[in-house]
Amino acid sequence: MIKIAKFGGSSVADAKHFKQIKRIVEADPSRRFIVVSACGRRWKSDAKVTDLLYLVSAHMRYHVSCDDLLEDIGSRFFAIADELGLSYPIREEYATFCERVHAGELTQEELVSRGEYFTGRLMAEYLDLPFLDAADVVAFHHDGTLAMERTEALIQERGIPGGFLMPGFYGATREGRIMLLDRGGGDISGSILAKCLGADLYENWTDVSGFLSADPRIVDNPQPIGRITYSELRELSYMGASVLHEEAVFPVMEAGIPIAIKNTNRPQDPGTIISDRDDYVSDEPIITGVTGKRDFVAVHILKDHLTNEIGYYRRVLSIFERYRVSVEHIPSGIDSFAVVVRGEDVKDSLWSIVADIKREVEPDKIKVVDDLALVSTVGRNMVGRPGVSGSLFAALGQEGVSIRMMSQGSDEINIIVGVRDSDFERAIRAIYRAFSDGDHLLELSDLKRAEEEARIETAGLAQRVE
Ligand SMILES: Nc1ncnc2c1ncn2[C@@H]1O[C@H](COP(=O)(O)OP(=O)(O)O)[C@@H](O)[C@H]1O
Ligand SMILES: N[C@@H](CC(=O)OP(=O)(O)O)C(=O)O
Repeated sequence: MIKIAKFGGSSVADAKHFKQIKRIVEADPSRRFIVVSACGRRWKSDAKVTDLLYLVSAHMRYHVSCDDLLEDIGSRFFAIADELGLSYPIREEYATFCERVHAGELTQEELVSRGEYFTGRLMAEYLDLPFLDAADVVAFHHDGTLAMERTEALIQERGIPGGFLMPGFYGATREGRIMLLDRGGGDISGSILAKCLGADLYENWTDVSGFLSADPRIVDNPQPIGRITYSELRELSYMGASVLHEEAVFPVMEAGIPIAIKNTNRPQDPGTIISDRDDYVSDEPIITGVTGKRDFVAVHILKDHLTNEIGYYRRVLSIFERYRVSVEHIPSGIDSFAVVVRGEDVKDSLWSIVADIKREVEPDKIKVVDDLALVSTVGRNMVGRPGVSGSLFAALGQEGVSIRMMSQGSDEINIIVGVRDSDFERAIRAIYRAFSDGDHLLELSDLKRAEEEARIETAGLAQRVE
């Protein structure tokens, strides 16, 4: 049995957490392949080492002194090494690192990666495991994408069969240039390692007892989810449930390796198992989770007899393509549709795109809604269950949240509604309540009415486009 155990930043925040990890690792002899992130927050208002390192890099760029920051970061590593009595020469190594920072010798990627590197060095010694530098085995192409085949070969060649500790979040090109994964990418490193070693289980240890049915920073005490499928996980994490990076699902899903999300501070809790099991058990909740993301923009386009015009959608979408903007959703009516994109992606190009649309496809009307948040409700077989969308729309209606757009995936596992940014958290709480508390479930007649109203609302949305 091979288990990959990835411990996130919150699990390696200080010496107390290191001790807890040692107990977890020693409790199960199959936990011999460990991935760690850089020390995370010790308390709510604390800073993550990775964020501090990005700040150091920014200070260097603008020639502002970063001595205090470097001292803060160093003191976190020194405190861990001192309390655990480790012999790794952290003070000397860290001093060399600081000299190189001051000399401007490090790229931003290498500078930031040292968070995971030093945390990994300390943890490897503490767990008495060999240290495997991710720069030697996680391979990147020059364009910053992962070179999966080379990574697999390198892990086969250099991985130590009895077990090792590898820092997450970074790797290197063939020439040894350090490259980073996305923020939160330690989850991806763990998943890659699980795939390359043909693991039986990928354990992702964090500070919550599994995937919760809503973000605990928005909803109080949301229900934990016992089991979910890879696709549900993907929907939830893509749409904002930040417990596992959205890309982390692919390597293990391809290899059919289940993921367990576990709480480092409460290892006895069952956590969440993610696998391809999709058999539906009737007493399971219909709704797996409610999540969402802010900062979307919808460009509504109205054109009479749109459906008779061959190639109209394509011409509009090609304009977005020209500006290298990827499209998230295209909710449509008979004479209208909306193109929903991430705000960040169009922050410099939105008005040029609108001008091009006006000139090239001559819509009757065009309207931009730029304070849009998307809320995604993920569940099983939702469309086959009467009243689900009704409950959802009624809950939002009762809360006074107006729906500005809706979209449903063809795989029927999610319903996405667009709401005003200012309604974002209220919308999530309202939907969560509607599906978690029997008292809030509505009478069927209410549901039917609400569903009908929502249909009219959505169909009318484009008609109201000014
Ligand atoms: N649906 C959700 N279920 C569980 N946690 C969530 C969810 N949505 C957001 N979170 C947040 O994700 C956090 C865990 O992810 P992260 O901070 O990246 O942890 P780590 O440092 O262990 O990698 C939790 O503390 C929680 O605040
Ligand atoms: N340390 C990196 C990578 C990572 O995965 O961190 P965490 O496990 O704390 O989410 C980051 O902050 O982005």
